[in-house]
Amino acid sequence: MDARLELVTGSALPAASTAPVVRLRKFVRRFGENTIIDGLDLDIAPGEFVALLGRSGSGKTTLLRTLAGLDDVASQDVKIPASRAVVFQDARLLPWKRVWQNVVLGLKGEDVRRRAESALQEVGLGHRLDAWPLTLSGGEAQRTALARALVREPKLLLLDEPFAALDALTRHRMHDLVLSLWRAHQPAVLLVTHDVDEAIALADRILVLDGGRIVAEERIVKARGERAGLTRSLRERLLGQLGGDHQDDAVVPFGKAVAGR
Ligand SMILES: Nc1ncnc2c1ncn2[C@@H]1O[C@H](COP(=O)(O)OP(=O)(O)OP(=O)(O)O)[C@@H](O)[C@H]1O
Repeated sequence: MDARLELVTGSALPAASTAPVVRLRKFVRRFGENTIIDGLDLDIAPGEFVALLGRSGSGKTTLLRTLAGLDDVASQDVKIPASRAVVFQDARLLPWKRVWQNVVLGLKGEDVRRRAESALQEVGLGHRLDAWPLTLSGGEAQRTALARALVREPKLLLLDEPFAALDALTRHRMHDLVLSLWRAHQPAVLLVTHDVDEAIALADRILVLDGGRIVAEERIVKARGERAGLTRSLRERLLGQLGGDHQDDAVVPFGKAVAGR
């Protein structure tokens, strides 16, 4: 194993001593008789960038919805910040509102246009303030969705496969943009993705969700610009943890997944 890759076993808790922005303990989510999340512990530290991998149906979106406050979790030990924002795979812009109006939707005050302008400039769309959403490219629409999230200065930014529908070059540019926005605003980020390389390129910590639990966790201490050499070994390990051929019975027991690889 690469000496600068720290393998973390145990529950998904960051090493930082600061109070986490997200804290779940023994979290359970059932749909009818199906237990989708089964006693999950998760902490996310302020400003931490966490990627969540897992095969289709493993419960990633279910977990993200919980953190977004979209599910009723009143009876459970769940702490999420009041200030949070979500970016989905599709930008979800209102076509009858101009781009800047979409960015500040629901916000009040005399300076909302100025705030929208500043956020749109940050994502490289300062020239499309008055455009209609339907005239935007896919990448531009996602930039607008990012601006809409960031204008609220969230403590927690939830990204649900926001780049999955974009072509490779646009996706690469969006990675750079997300990293620069993350550095500038320092929200904690939870990125749900199917893309192992994307997780490695962006995250401080990568979690693999399977069978309703976090089955593997990798902390990457290498600077983002120096990760190219890491990709092969870590990628193979994560793909192994994801079940490789994505067979349904390929659940990897927690903590065992990386031993000896
Ligand atoms: N509202 C619901 N009612 C019933 N079952 C649901 C509901 N929402 C999700 N599920 C089920 O929970 C499981 C996990 O779904 P979820 O969307 O969280 O998975 P996922 O890991 O995000 O999948 P994908 O990567 O394909 O988006 C699936 O079997 C899904 O059918």
